[in-house]
Amino acid sequence: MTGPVDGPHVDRPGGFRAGRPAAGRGRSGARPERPTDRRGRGGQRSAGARGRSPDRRSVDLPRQAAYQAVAAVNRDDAYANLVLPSILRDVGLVGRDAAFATELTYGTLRHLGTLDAILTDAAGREVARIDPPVRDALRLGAYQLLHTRVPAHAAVSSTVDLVRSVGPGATGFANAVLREVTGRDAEAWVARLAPPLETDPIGHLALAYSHPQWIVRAFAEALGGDLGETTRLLIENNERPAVHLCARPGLADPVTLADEVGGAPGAFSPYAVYSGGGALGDLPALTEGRTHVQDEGSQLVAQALAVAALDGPDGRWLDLCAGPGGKSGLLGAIAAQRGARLTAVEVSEHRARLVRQATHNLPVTVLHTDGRAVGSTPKLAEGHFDRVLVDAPCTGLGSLRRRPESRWRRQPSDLPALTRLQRELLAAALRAARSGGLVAYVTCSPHVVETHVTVTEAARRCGVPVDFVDARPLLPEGMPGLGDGPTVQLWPHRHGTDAMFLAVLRRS
Ligand SMILES: C[S@@+](CC[C@H](N)C(=O)[O-])C[C@H]1O[C@@H](n2cnc3c(N)ncnc32)[C@H](O)[C@@H]1O
Repeated sequence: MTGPVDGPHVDRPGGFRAGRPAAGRGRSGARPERPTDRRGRGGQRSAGARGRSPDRRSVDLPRQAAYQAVAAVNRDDAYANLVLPSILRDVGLVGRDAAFATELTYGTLRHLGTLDAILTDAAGREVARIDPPVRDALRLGAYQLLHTRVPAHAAVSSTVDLVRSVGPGATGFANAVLREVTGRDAEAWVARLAPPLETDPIGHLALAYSHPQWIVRAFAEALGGDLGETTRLLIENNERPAVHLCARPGLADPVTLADEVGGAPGAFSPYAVYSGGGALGDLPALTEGRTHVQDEGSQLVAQALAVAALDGPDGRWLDLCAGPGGKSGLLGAIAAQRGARLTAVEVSEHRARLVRQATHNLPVTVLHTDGRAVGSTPKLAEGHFDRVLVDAPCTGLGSLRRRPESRWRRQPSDLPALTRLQRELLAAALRAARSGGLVAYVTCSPHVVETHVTVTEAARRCGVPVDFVDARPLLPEGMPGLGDGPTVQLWPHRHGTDAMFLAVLRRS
């Protein structure tokens, strides 16, 4: 689980006092009692729950910011990585306080499933029946109690202060629920609430490491049923990943860039730099287009396509799903060194614009069109391209570390439409490749229906003959844990990258 963190010490006397009412026997009494509520009234759902803001006078700024971010994610379907930076700017948080707010936000969202199970038990009612603002405040409080080094009395008193401003009348309830939570540490709560590992391993791991069961099952399947490895992956998914930069070949030197950002050159990709953790916003190499932020795994799969052996012409490259332009940026920089030109296709207008921005100084032509249109326009002619990348839209289960809310939003019902689109895009890519040309199929998901099943089915149905190329030698020599080939699956717990999948096919 996420390691403990220190936060600003906010210790308010009076927040967590002996003698306060126990869970459910809260004194708030402001809301009507429900017949099925066996333990009390505080914190029940109320009308007008949307958009209540914490009282700036009584709640410290990092917790206010974290509360606003968690509430926006849960209430408005916001994305934490987009909403939090603007909240931090609004409340003027930087440095250690901003880091604490970020840790609270991301940690609470990652651990939501387990925290909700614990709060349900502690409150004696489903969390769905707790007033949403009070529920989000309790989630933040429980996260601090179980996963940080914030002293218990500070976590409780600051949460009760928060509840006082976002759900007045529920302070007694909140105090009592949190007092229940403090009765056990995280491990003891898991022992109490999770089904036994021996009889229900998926259910156990899902509760212990806060992932939906269908995702745990998908990971276990992709890892060949190895539950030890699955556990290591789930643990890694609850960690905050380092920010990786790609030093664009010919434009930036990774060692110099690493010095500039106080980081280190990457372990695998020749272009990767692990940032030192400082703010990167106005880094000249970023603003001048000599580097971009990109997970090392994404760099590796793009580079694999560029280094694969190819007979014959090698000047026409295609990226069929280019937005927002990370892999086009790297492939475009390699293409510039090799006298090639990249066509970057993106169906979304906004994302096509981002690709243009990301590649403005490179030999890249951006097409705003559907990648499946191969053959229907001269710019996307069949049999035309030497190297083709399909970085297909997918569930994104391989980047749960970066998108803390996505594990709770994605559903198995997303798979049929996505896998159909993946098959169609890969079939289009295979048609776009010339005879002897190469196609790399990439997903940021290890789910086997998005990886092996899509590739096998698309290859079978695309109407052109194809062979698999062993992708393992296309990754850096000596890279461990690449499996039996011919495809490659990268993993956060093995390689420190997102869980990128790569299959390389040659049109014969
Ligand atoms: C996984 S993202 C690609 C990430 C990108 N390669 C990068 O490294 O920045 C998939 C992209 O495919 C785009 N997309 C979805 N359907 C498409 C289609 N039919 N044709 C072209 N692009 C499509 C999405 O809008 C999204 O930008």
